[in-house]
Amino acid sequence: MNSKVAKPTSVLKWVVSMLVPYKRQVVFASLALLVGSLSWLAIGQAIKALVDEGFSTSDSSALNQAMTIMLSLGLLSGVAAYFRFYFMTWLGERVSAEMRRRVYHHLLSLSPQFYESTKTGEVISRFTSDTTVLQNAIGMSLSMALRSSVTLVGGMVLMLVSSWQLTLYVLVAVPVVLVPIKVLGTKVRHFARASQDRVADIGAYVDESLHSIHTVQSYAHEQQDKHRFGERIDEVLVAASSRIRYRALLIASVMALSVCAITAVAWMGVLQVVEGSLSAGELSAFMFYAVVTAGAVATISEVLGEIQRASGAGERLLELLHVEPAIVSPQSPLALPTPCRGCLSIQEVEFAYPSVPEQPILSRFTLEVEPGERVALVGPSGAGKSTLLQLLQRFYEPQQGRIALDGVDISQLDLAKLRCQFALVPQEPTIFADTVLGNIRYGRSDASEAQVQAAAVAACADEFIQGFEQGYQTQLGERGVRLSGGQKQRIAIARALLADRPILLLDEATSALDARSELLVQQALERLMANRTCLIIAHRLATVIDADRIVVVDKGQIQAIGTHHELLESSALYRDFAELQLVS
Ligand SMILES: Nc1ncnc2c1ncn2[C@@H]1O[C@H](COP(=O)(O)OP(=O)(O)OP(=O)(O)O)[C@@H](O)[C@H]1O
Repeated sequence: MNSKVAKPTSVLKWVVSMLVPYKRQVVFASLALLVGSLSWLAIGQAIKALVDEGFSTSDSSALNQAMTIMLSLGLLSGVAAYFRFYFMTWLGERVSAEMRRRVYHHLLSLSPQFYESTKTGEVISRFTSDTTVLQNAIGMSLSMALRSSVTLVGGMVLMLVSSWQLTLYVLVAVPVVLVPIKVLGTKVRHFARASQDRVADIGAYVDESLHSIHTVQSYAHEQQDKHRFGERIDEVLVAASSRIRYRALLIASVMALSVCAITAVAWMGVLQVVEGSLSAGELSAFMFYAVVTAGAVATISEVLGEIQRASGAGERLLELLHVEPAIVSPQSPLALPTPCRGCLSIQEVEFAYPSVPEQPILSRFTLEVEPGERVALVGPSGAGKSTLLQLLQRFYEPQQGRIALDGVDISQLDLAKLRCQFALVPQEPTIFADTVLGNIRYGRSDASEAQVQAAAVAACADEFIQGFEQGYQTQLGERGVRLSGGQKQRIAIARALLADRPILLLDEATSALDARSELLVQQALERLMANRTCLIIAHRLATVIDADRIVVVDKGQIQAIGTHHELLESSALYRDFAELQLVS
């Protein structure tokens, strides 16, 4: 989602905004709701006729007529209930689908900074459980609450028509019932939110341990995980039990108070019938309405808890939607010269990660990279090499200095356009749970199968792919569990080759491959690096020797720049690096 779109401030507004495209269905649902409730209420009038005319006059035709009307009304309210249920559930599904879509779009726009401080498992839980809670609330609880509200209002009016005096007594009883709804309802909502939070913690924990299952099992950490997970489950139960307690109290008190009120009113009604100021039919109709109205109040109080729980879930989703992406495209982005030449200019960059602002990672970093140049970055671990690659793609913003691509400040470029100029081959290649074809096509979805295969051939990957039973259609499994390290790297190289971006950002893998794999990866990389600007975090001596320039980085600063031979002379740090490489 674009950060410029105004975001709703309340859950209700948000839900309404999502219902707008489905006006027709909302009208159908409302009609069904109205017809259902009104026909149900009309049964009261039939009861009145039945008692006053059918019983007292012993007129069988009046009795039959009243019974037929009652049956027809019952049938009509049944049919209406079908349509109400159908449309409301349908709307619930649509709204939750739209909600998931909006939140997912927004999550994709958030910068890495957000994911540094948020557990992905927790976000996933918000997605699944909170949207499901809202879906049920809209599809079921809201439908019941609306029907009951219509019944409540209609019932009250008809009670008034039947006997205003008895209605007055009922009205006195109403606040007595409403007080617990108000007081306990707030409590229910509070605890509902707390229990959803705890459920999200569980999601985060499961996500982390299942994604690290190899580490969990190889350290025999299962017992500790079971124990910690058990603690989190207990926290969910504690939070849920408070919610359940208040909700049970809410339902029980409303029901008990309603029954007491009805009994008291019935008692007074019977006295009036005895006095002759009210007919038996009128009292029957009144009591019918009183019961129906009390039932409506009870239903409302019951589903109000659900609605409040949903409102808590909605708030959490809205919170997520309100997180502003730390990095956004400028309002009026500048255009890049076409074709992009791949000239990078990094001037006096100062940078510290926003989470640790007091620790400078890059300082006074200045580097010009010519189009087509191959620049190797070497330096100790933690020197800031990966950080530099992140800054180039504008995942973070330097606090000072300027980074330009083909002479245009990257902060003035559209984010997607900027990032489209880079092909990234990370140390740990990302493999998606998709086919080989889908994985290679990742950076260029319109590539033909022949183009994919050509990229795979150039990346020395075609041979092993052809060895799979289903070739390019083979599913690679989540995170590429079915591939060896070298194979993953070659798939990532094929992906970058196919994407064919002007600048290559390569973080060489440190893990050693066997000699044949190493050779294949090296050949693949040579093809990938040809004819484009390359910035390589180099761990191999071969790469640095072949580079046009080598930049030695230490503690966020450039220590030396030169060719392999120049640096062997001038930089002690580089000599250490080179010796280490030779030894290994
Ligand atoms: N997201 C982050 N938040 C805070 N600090 C970070 C973050 N990422 C990296 N750092 C810190 O920034 C420093 C530079 O990290 P960086 O990954 O750029 O180093 P590097 O030179 O690429 O190291 P390596 O060769 O080990 O990958 C390190 O001290 C690291 O702890």
